[in-house]
Amino acid sequence: MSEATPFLRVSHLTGHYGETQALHDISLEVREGEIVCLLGRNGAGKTTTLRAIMGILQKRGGEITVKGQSTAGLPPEAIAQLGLAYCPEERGIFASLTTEENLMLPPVLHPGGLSVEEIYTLFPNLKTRRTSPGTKLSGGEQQMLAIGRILRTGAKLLLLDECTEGLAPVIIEKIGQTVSMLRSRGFTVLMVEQNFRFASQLADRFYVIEEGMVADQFAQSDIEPNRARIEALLGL
Ligand SMILES: Nc1ncnc2c1ncn2[C@@H]1O[C@H](COP(=O)(O)OP(=O)(O)OP(=O)(O)O)[C@@H](O)[C@H]1O
Repeated sequence: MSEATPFLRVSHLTGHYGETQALHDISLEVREGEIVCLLGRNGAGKTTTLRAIMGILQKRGGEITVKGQSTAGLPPEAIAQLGLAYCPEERGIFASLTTEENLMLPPVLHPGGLSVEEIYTLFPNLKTRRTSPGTKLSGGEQQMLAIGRILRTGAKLLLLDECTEGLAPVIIEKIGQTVSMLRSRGFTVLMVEQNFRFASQLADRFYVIEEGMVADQFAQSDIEPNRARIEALLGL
């Protein structure tokens, strides 16, 4: 991958649920080592964009490349093989499995993922709860498990969907520290966030999605001089 080739490039992405078009024209880039955030109101198309990148959205058009390689026609497993992992908004914790069984569920696809012990060091609560069934975990513990689980796989580009939703401020802070640590360990992150306060301190660059299109983009350094305009755009 040359310096100029981004880890992920999305060009004129379109996406449908049946006959309904949810994505009209999404173009964005994520460079290696960046934290990039998708912002926008409910229903704007942020989750659908992540689903399209991961190959879960059946009907998609435009072009998506990972390290220069097109993902057209690839199933989600093949896209995961390119080094991507997706942490969905609903977290996907299996109630009937223990914490540790949930953690071990996704296959390790690449070297360089975190070991179970490293994940437990990062999230000591998960170690304490290693034999508890998924149902017994708090919302914060479930979110940590959902993030920890994808760190094992060796994926280097993490797609995080609303990982702070419904969580207490102290847990949100912990997740922020985790995302910063991931950057320092060489991970790349594309996240969807409704919590602009949280995201504005963390991400390098932002795309605002509106009605399935990119309505605006800005860097972290652009926020202060343009705060009023950005907050109006996000309906804050
Ligand atoms: N499974 C589905 N079937 C049909 N339409 C859907 C489905 N999922 C989402 N949509 C529609 O697609 C559009 C984009 O939804 P999406 O979930 O991507 O928005 P979002 O920006 O992530 O919002 P939110 O913050 O509410 O998750 C919305 O109009 C939504 O109603």
